[in-house]
Amino acid sequence: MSLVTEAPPRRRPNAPPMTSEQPATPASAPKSPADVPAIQVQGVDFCYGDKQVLKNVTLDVPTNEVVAFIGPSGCGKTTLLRCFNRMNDLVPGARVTKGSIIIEGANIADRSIDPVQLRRHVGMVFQKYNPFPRSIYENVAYGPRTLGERKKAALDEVVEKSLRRAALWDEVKDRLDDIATGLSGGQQQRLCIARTMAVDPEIILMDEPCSALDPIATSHVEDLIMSLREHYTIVIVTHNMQQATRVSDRTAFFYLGEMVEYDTTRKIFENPTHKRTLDYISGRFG
Ligand SMILES: Nc1ncnc2c1ncn2[C@@H]1O[C@H](COP(=O)(O)OP(=O)(O)OP(=O)(O)O)[C@@H](O)[C@H]1O
Repeated sequence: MSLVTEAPPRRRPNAPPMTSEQPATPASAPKSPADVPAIQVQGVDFCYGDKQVLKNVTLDVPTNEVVAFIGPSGCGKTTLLRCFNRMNDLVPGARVTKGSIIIEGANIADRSIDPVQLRRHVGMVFQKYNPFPRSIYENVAYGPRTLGERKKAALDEVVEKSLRRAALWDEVKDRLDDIATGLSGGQQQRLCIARTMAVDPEIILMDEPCSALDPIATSHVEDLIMSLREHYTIVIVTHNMQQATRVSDRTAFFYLGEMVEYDTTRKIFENPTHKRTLDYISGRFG
C-alpha cells in the first residue's frame, strides 16, 4: 500500500516509515522537492461529537519553519495541533469530518498509517513539562530503548546529542543519574524537548510550551526553538504575542474554529489584512 497519496514524500532519506508495513518509497528513489510543505491541511472540519470546532481550515506548514497558532481561548488551536499526530484519536467521538491532513506526502488518516509511528515523526511537547520520575539519562534514553536500541554506546550517543540540541547538556552532563524532577521548571521543559528529539522526529508540536515557565526559562526555551528550525519543522500554540513574533516565521490567527488569516509573522503583526486579526493582536479582545 502506498504511503504517498497526494504529494511526493518530503522525508529524511533514513527516516523510518509511518506505516506498519514496508516503506513505499525505495531507498534509491529520487529525493522529493524541497518545496513540499511538511504539513498540508486541506479543508479540514473537526468535531467533538456533534460539536464542530474547526471549520474548513486550509494551510501549509513549510519544512524547517516555525509556525505559530494564535487566537482566543477555545478557537481550536490545540485541537488542530493534536490532529497532526492523531492525538485526538484518543478522545471518544472526536474526529475529522471533512478534508485531509497530508504529512510527508501521506494522508495521515489513511488506514496504512500507524499512529504510533506517526507520533515518532511528529513529536509533541506539552504545556506542563512532564518528565518521568526517573533519571535525566533515562528520560532521554526511554524512547530509543522502547524502539529496540539496547547498546549502551548508542544510547549514550543519542542522550548526549539530544541534550546538546536541547541546550541542556552543559547544565546536566555531570549529573545524568539525578532524578529529572529535581531540575528547574525550564530545565525540565528542555529535557522534555530532548526526550522528544531522541526518537528523531521531523516535526515537533509545542502546545504553549512556556506557559508554566518564568521569563528567564521562557527565554531559554525560545532561543532553543529558534535554533531547532535548522533540524525540525515546528508548530507552536501560544497566547503570548511577543513570543509568536520572536520565534515564528509564520503565524495563523484562528477565531471560533476558522482560520481568519495566515501569513508571515511580520505581515500578521505589522499589517494584518483582517480587522479581527488587528483587534486580537492589539489586545482589543481575547
Ligand atoms: N475533549 C474535548 N471534548 C469536547 N470538547 C472539547 C474537547 N477538547 C476541546 N474541546 C472544545 O473544542 C473547542 C476548541 O478547544 P481547543 O482546546 O482546541 O481551543 P484552543 O484554541 O486551543 O483553546 P486554549 O487557547 O484555551 O487552549 C473548545 O470549545 C473546547 O471546549
